[in-house]
Amino acid sequence: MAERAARRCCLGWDFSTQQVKVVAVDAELSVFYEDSVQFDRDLVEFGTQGGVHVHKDGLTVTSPVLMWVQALDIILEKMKASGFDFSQVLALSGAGQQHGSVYWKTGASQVLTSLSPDLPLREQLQACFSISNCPVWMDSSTAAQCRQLEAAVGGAQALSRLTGSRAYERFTGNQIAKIYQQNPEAYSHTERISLVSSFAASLFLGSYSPVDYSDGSGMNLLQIQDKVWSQACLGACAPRLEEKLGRPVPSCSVVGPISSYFVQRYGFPPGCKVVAFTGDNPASLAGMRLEEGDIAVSLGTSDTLFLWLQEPTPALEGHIFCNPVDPQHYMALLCFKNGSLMREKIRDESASGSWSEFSKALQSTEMGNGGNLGFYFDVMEITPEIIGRHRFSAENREVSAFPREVEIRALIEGQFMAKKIHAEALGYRVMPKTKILATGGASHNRDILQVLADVFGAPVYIIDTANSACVGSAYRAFHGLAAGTDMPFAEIVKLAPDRRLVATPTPGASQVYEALLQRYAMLEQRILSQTRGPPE
Ligand SMILES: O=C(CO)[C@@H](O)[C@H](O)CF
Repeated sequence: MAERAARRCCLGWDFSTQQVKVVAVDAELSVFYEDSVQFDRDLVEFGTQGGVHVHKDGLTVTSPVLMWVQALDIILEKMKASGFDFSQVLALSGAGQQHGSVYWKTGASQVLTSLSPDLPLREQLQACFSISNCPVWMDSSTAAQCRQLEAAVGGAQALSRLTGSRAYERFTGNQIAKIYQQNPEAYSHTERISLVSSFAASLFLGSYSPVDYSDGSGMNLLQIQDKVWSQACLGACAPRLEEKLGRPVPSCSVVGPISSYFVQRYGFPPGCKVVAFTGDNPASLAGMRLEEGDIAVSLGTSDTLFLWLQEPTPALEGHIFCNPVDPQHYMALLCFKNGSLMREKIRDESASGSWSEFSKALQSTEMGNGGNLGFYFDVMEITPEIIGRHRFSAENREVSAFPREVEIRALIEGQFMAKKIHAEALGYRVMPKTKILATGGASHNRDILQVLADVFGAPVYIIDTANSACVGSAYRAFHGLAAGTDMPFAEIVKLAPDRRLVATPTPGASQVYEALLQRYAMLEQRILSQTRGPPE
C-alpha cells in the first residue's frame, strides 16, 4: 500500500443518543476521516431503539453504559483496520448527550488506571459500574425530585438564577436524587458520578475526568456565575455528592495525556492531549463557530436556538450554560416544539402541500403582513406554554381564519418573532456584527430565511451541522493545544470553511418589525393570561 502522507490532526468524538461518532480534522481544519458506530445496528445484543430503552412506565429512559464502552472498542478497531494513523493525533476532545449520568462502582478507578492493552475496554470495565442502565436526557421520571429541589432553593426562578435553568426532569441532579432515593445501595457503592461527556473523557484519560463548566450547567447543580457546585443543590439531591462529582473545570482545560492503554493498543503518541469533553449542544456551538452576538437557528422537528450571551438573564424557560469556548461568557438554548411539523401542516393546508407554492405566498405578501399576526401551536408549545391556533387582525381582534397567503406569512413571521422576543428575554441582543446561522430542513428555503433576516434585522448564513458536535470537539482539541497562550477560540478556527450568506434584511424591515414585535409580545401575554387565568 502506498505510504500515506503523515497528517497531524485532532480527533473530535460525539457520544450521542444513537451512536458514537468520530472525525479527524487536520491543521487546515479540513475533515479527512469520519466513522461511527450505530448502537441499534452494530450492538444489537443491547436491544435499544434509538439508542435507548423506554421503560414500561413511559417516563424512565435509560441506555446501557457497557454499550457505550463497547461502541468505543468497535470504532477504534474500525479505524485501526482502515489504516488510520493514530500516531498523528496531537489532541482529542469530545461531546456527550447532555444530562445523562454514569455511576462508577467503588474500586473502578484502579481498573481504569491499569487497563491491559491486550484486551478490549468492554471486557475490563464490565464490573466497574454500580448502575448498568444510565438515565439519559429523554427521561422524564423525576418530577417529584424537581419539586423537592426547587423547594430547597426557594423556587423555580431562584433555581434558574443559581444554575441557569429551573428544575427539569432530565437534568442530572434530579436524576441522581432519584437514584439515591430509590437505589441507596447502588448510590453508596458509587465512588464517582460522570456525565456522558466526562465518562467518555475518562475512558481516554485512564482516570476520572472532571465535569466541564458547560455540560455541568445542565445538571441543576452548578452555580453558573461562580462556576462552583451549589451546596444547597447538592444537599437537596443526595449526601456526599460533591466528593462523587469532583471539582468542575473550564471547558477548554487539558485534563491530561491520553492513557497508555491507547498508546500501546492503537499507537496514539504518548503526548496526545485530552481536552475536557462537553455536552453535544455546547460542542455544536463550537462547531458552528458562533461568536459574540451570533445566533444559530436549527429549523428541525422542533426549532432550537443557540445563543451567545455576555450577561444572561436566567428565566423559567430555556437553558443558560457556561460558554464552552469563552469562560467569561455564556450560551443559551431555547427550544420551540412547533417547528417543521407546524410548517408542513400549513404548507399542506394553505399551499397544496407544495413548498414552491409556500414560497410564492411569502413572495406575494408584504413584510408585516398588513398587521395580521398568528400563533400556531398544534402541540403544546414549551416556549411559552400555549396550545392552539390564535389569529389577530391589525386591530388586535381575534379572527378565525386568514386568506391562505396571509396564513403562511403569519406562521413564519410569528415563529421568528417568538424566537427574537424569547431570545431577548434571556439577555440576547442583536449586535451590528450579528450573524444568524441557519441549519436544519427549513434552512433550504430561501424565502423562509428572508423572513428570518427581516425579523432579526441581521444577515442569515447557512451552515452544515451534520457533524457539528464532532467537528466542534476537534476544534476545541486544537484550542486545547494552545492552552496557556490565551489565544481566542475564534483565532484557532479562522481557517475553517466559511458559511454561505443567503439573506440580508430588506430595507425598512426594522421599522416594520419593531412595532409588530411589540404587538406580538402583548398578544402572547393576552393568550397566556386567557389560558392560565389571571395572575394570583
Ligand atoms: O436535552 C438536551 C439539551 O438540553 C438534548 O439536546 C440532549 O443534549 C441531546 F443529546
